[in-house]
Amino acid sequence: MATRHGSKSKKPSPRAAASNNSLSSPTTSSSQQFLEPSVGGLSSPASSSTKSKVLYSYSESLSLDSDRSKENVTVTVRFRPLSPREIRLGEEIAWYADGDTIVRNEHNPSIAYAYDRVFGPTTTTRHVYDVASQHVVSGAMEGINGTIFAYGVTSSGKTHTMHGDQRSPGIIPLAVKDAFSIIQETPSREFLLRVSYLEIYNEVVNDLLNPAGQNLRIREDSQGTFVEGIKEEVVLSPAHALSLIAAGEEHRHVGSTNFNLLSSRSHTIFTLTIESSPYGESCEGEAVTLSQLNLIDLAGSESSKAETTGVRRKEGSYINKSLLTLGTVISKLTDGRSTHIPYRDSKLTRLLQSSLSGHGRVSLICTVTPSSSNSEETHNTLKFAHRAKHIEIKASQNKIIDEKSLIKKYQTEIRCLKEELEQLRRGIVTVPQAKDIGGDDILLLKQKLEDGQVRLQSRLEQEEEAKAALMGRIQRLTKLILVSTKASPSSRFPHRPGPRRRHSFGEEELAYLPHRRRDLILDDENDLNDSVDGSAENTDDTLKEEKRTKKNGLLNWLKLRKRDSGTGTLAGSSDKSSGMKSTSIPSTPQAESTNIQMEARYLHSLLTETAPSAVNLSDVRESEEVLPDNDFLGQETPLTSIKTMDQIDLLREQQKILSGEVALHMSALKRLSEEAAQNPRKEHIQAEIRKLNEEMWRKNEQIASLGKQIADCIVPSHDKKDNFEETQSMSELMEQLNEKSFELEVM
Ligand SMILES: Nc1ncnc2c1ncn2[C@@H]1O[C@H](COP(=O)(O)OP(=O)(O)OP(=O)(O)O)[C@@H](O)[C@H]1O
Repeated sequence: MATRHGSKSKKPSPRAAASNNSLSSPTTSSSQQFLEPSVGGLSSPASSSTKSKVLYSYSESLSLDSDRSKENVTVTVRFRPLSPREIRLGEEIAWYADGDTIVRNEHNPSIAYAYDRVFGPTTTTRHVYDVASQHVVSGAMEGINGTIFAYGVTSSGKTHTMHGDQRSPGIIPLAVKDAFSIIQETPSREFLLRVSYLEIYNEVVNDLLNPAGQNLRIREDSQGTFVEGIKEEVVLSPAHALSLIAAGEEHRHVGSTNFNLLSSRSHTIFTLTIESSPYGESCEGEAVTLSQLNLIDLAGSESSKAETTGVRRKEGSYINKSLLTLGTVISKLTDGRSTHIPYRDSKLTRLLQSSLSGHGRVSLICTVTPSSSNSEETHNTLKFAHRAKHIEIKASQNKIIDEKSLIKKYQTEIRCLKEELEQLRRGIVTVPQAKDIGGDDILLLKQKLEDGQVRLQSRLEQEEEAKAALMGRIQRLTKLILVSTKASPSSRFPHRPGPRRRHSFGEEELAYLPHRRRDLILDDENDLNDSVDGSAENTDDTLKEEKRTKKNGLLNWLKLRKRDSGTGTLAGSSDKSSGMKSTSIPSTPQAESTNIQMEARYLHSLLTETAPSAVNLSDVRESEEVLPDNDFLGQETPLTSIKTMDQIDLLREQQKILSGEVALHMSALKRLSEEAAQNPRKEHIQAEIRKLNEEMWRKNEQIASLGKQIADCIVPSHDKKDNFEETQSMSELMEQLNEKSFELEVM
């Protein structure tokens, strides 16, 4: 099955060109141009949202005239805060959000750009979603294609914005959740949702839901571009959809760069295909709407400052080239002069062709860092965003003919099966009429009757079986079609939007995300690395990796594993979870719904079995008593309690400090003993020796007690054994030390 990426391109409109010409964009940092904050003709996200609320009811959206459906791409800019690393390096603010719509240069206040909305570093992703994405998602649920993508240089916050973490879920989980909420709030329609997830890595399209789907071809037909052979899964719940993303993320290419330990090395496109039709018996034969919502996490462009080599450099050049093509396409779309738009120059622009050429709503979220070290890159992003603002789109609802619609196919199949079932029922109760039987020979008749009874019995049994099979299939197909629990077949009232939906996520839904912001995790990482630099030989790599794993959450755990196993080619991933997952995903829509539900649960359990959700971790963290047992630690090293590990580190540190002090005392004692030997009558030397000895005894006691605490912290395991041995040798050392001190004192 193929995910279709919309219909064919149209030429840039003169209006877009005019609007662009009236606002020539600043080209270099030396340009002293100020762009008016309230640029005429630009539709703000607020207005888009209002429009989308009006559009919310189907009857109203259908009455839209063609002019009203014209919109511009919604362009927003999101600042991330300075990262702990940037703060540590003393970097300054180079760009900032001046109010809600303007980005200004700190050093040259006359350089400023206006956008639909500018989000400061403290804005939550949920707010970004409400302003910049919700109207695209609700539009897609109404049959209007939608594309949301995050664009920015590496480490500017694209993945944070699109995926987020468990504390602050990103646009993708929020959109998925919203889509299901909209279904629940739209009792007058029934829906069928399916997802696909692909990545473009080094200009190769890979199916993230199907490890066998490598190097897929992009094809084109009268309807637009599509990826040939990509796997699509019918989804039944937000948790189900998110578990598929989790499975897909495992195959995504990530790697460590100078700027981001977990840098996305590929562009990903998560596509939600939405079909809907009016719900109810009387609505049969009505048109089906089909739309696609593309949620895109682009790889970040890399500056020439990035000191990359080998694989990273190759990846970086592919990333930069495709983003450059994206920039060129957008420039040409908006300059009003170009007759040829080079969509074909990159896989990314080919797949985005339909969205960029104006078929459907588009929201571009440009992520930037305020930091001075990235000032030039930020400026380039701002110029790109400014150009993109002038792309004009025409958001119209897609109606499709029956045979293209999966929901229609299912509906028709359900209807046919029901008819068949009815016939079967009627067939079973049909009794042969007496007049049909010839009445010559009574014996023959009797024989016939007996034969007939046997045949009837066996037919009855067969038909019962067929009936059960039909019922099962009807049920399974019906389950794939999502209907609001508020729906009743007679409900034909147009839906009125209720108050704003606020989504809360269940634990399993976000299990695939890191439990907290990556920069905080990575800052710890840096601290870890800093200490590694100082004492490389003493570092326990396993412990470090374990700590990192626990802090990064599942998604990053998977990414780190991938990074560590090279570039993460699929063939190379032979681990238990990926292997099982990849083979077990049913290729829906034909798959049975029960399988899908089980699959979702299975995937989730696999995910939570192989690596902890943050909740598991924090549970362990909260309770000192909850220590992992032998097997737990032995098999699942990453699951060890963070607190325990931190505590052990702390205790070891204290031990080291005390041992250092004891060593100092020892050398002082040696010096004093020599002095005492030369001046046996000097009382104060003796007093000092006594004092030092007491001090050493006290410290030794403390060291021994710390050793005991370390041993207590660790359950019986190889770790415990190590620590126990360590403590034992420490105690032995202390004993020897004491003996030596005593000998010295005697001397
Ligand atoms: N708005 C934000 N608030 C707080 N932290 C953020 C924000 N945006 C990004 N970060 C943090 O900044 C770091 C880099 O973000 P992220 O990984 O999302 O960048 P990226 O643009 O996706 O990078 P790449 O292109 O290399 O994949 C992460 O540690 C993330 O947690």
